[in-house]
Amino acid sequence: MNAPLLCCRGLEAGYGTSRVLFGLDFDIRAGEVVALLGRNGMGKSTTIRTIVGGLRPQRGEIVFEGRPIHAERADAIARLGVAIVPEGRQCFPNLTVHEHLVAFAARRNGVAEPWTPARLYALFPRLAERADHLGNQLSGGEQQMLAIARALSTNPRLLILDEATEGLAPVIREEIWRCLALLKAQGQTTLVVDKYVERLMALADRNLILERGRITWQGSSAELDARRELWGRYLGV
Ligand SMILES: Nc1ncnc2c1ncn2[C@@H]1O[C@H](COP(=O)(O)OP(=O)(O)OP(=O)(O)O)[C@@H](O)[C@H]1O
Repeated sequence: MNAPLLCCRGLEAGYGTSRVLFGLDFDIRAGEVVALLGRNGMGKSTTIRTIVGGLRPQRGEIVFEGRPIHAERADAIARLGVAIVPEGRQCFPNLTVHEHLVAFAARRNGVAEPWTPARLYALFPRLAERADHLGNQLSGGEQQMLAIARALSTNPRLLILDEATEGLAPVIREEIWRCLALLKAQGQTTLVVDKYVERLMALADRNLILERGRITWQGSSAELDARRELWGRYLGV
C-alpha cells in the first residue's frame, strides 16, 4: 500500500498552558474522505488548526507526503498543497468573485487537470452568475461556495473543510454536499468537520470520533451506521 498522504503521530496541542489534544494518531490516504466527528469543544477545530500550521503542536509529528510539517509556517504548509475552508468563510469584502478565484490560484506539478475559473464556475454555476459581485454582496451560501472554490483554485492535495455547511439553508447545504461528492469522485483527498453526521457519513470513507482531545473510535461509515450507541455517547445526536 502507498504511504499515507498525511500522518499524525502522538499529536498534542493546546492553548497556553491548557492542553486540548492528547496524543492523536491517524492517517489520511490519498483519495480518501475522512470525517472528524465529536461534540462541541472536543478538539476538532484545534486538530485542523494544528495541521494547517495555525497552532504549533506541543508534541508529536505531522508528516505530509513524507515530509515533516509540524514545525513549518502556515504559508509553507499551504504551498505544499494543504488548503483549508475555514469556519466563517472569510471571503474578502472588496474582491470580486472572479478575483478571489484568480488571486489564490496555484499550479501544482502532477495535477492532471488543474482547477481553472471555468471549471470552478461549472462546479458552482451560482458563482458564474455572481462573477463580478464583491465578497460582501454575496449571500452566506454563495460565500461558502466561494470559500470552497478559492481553496480548490490552489489545486490542493489535501482539502480541509471546517463546518462548511454551518448556518446554511437546507437547499444550499445540499448543493455543498453534492459538490463534495463530485470532488470525491474526482479523487480529491478531503478532511471534513461537520455537524450533519448522517450526511457526512454518506460522503466519508472513514470516520474519526474525537472525545476530549483523544480519538476514541475510528471506522468506516458502514461501521458507524451500525453502532448507533456511539452517536448518543460521543456525537450528541
Ligand atoms: N483560541 C483559543 N484559546 C483558548 N482555548 C481555545 C481556543 N480555541 C479553542 N479553545 C478551547 O479548546 C477546546 C477545543 O475547542 P475546538 O474549537 O477545537 O473544539 P471543536 O471540537 O472544534 O468544537 P466546536 O464544534 O465547538 O468548534 C475547547 O475547550 C475550547 O474552549
